Amino acid sequence: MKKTTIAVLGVGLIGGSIALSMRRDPEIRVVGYDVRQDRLDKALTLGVIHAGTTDLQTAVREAHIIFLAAPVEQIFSTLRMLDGLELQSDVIVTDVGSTKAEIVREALKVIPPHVTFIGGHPMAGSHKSGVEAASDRLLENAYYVLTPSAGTSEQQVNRLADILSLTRAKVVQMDPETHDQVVGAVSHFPHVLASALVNLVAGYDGEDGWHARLAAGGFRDITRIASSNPRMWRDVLLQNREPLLKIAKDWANALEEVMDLVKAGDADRIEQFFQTARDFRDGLPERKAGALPPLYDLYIDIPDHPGEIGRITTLLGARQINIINLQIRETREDIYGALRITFQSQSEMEKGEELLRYFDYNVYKRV
Ligand SMILES: NC(=O)C1=CN([C@@H]2O[C@H](COP(=O)(O)OP(=O)(O)OC[C@H]3O[C@@H](n4cnc5c(N)ncnc54)[C@H](O)[C@@H]3O)[C@@H](O)[C@H]2O)C=CC1
Ligand SMILES: O=C(O)C(=O)Cc1ccc(O)cc1
Repeated sequence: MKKTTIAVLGVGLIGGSIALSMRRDPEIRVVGYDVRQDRLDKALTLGVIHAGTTDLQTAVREAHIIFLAAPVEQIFSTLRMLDGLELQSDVIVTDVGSTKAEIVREALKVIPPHVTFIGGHPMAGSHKSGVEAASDRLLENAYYVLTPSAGTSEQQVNRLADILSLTRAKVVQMDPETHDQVVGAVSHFPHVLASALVNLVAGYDGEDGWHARLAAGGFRDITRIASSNPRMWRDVLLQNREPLLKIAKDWANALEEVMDLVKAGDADRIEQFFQTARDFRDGLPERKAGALPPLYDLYIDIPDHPGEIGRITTLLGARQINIINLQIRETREDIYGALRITFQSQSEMEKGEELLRYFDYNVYKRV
């Protein structure tokens, strides 16, 4: 049987995760294209792609499905470059951009008529970027939105959905405008809020730094996504202007309504406000993986003396337990610092936890 060839244009977090999922099928060959050779080298070393090239024509010539997985701005430029290249006759071009209406509009303008374009957006990600953070499980159980246009052949949509089943995501369809409104509310606007809240608190944080030090679980939970890639979110905001402006207006009204209750000292309705939110939040469908990806982090209290971090990494290294990140956090600053270790997988994390406990470290799943 002839192999299916998939081209992934932009081998980063999302492109790399799709590539890894595709590789679950041994009959699929994944060709990566990136403007950075070092990203391709890394992807090859990590076994994310079968072959890599910085030449777009070479990447797409044999592809049956092309994923545009670069940052949003570059999805536009790549779309324009496809016109004039030699492509397979029944090729499907799809993208993974976080916004849909403008990308789909542009694609319909510039894509040659014999090529099927189907907009796409996997609703899962991470505040990390780059192929190093890619995982074949990133999209598992997450929604994957497709936005076919009126003229798109159903057979081609089914072909794409079939291939996407390798990601184990739940494929759904909607029109691009509905996507931008819904995702604006549940993903784009929350990123604005998280960053605005962090900036507000940073402004309050005077010389003594008490705001940063007292920032507790609630603040950390609600602002986790403020650590996302600034350039990516800049582009998302610029691409989803209208829906975001409307949501921001509704938000301002909602905040004012609550503050009016506070002003009036209306205890019952303030409680009702929290109750209503809690009911909806608690009713959200549970996700094992997806929009909030599994992070295999452990926090370890470390006594404040030299060599302690080296001892921990040596202990883990000696047992071949792979870690992908280390961070020192000063939350228990009197005697202890907290060391955050990110492991490569659930099982590595569990092995690490057992080992460190054995050596009498205090180990936590969260701070
Ligand atoms: N990060 C996230 O959580 C999610 C991101 N997305 C979308 O996925 C796309 C990619 O985002 P990430 O994977 O997070 O970014 P990333 O920064 O991890 O990867 C982007 C890759 O594209 C490459 N690239 C840059 N310009 C290029 C060009 N002109 N042609 C080909 N490759 C180019 C970069 O070298 C890099 O390897 C964006 O459009 C974003 O909106 C969608 C869902 C979630
Ligand atoms: O839940 C979120 O908003 C995330 O942090 C993950 C994410 C980021 C960007 C997307 O386009 C889709 C999902």
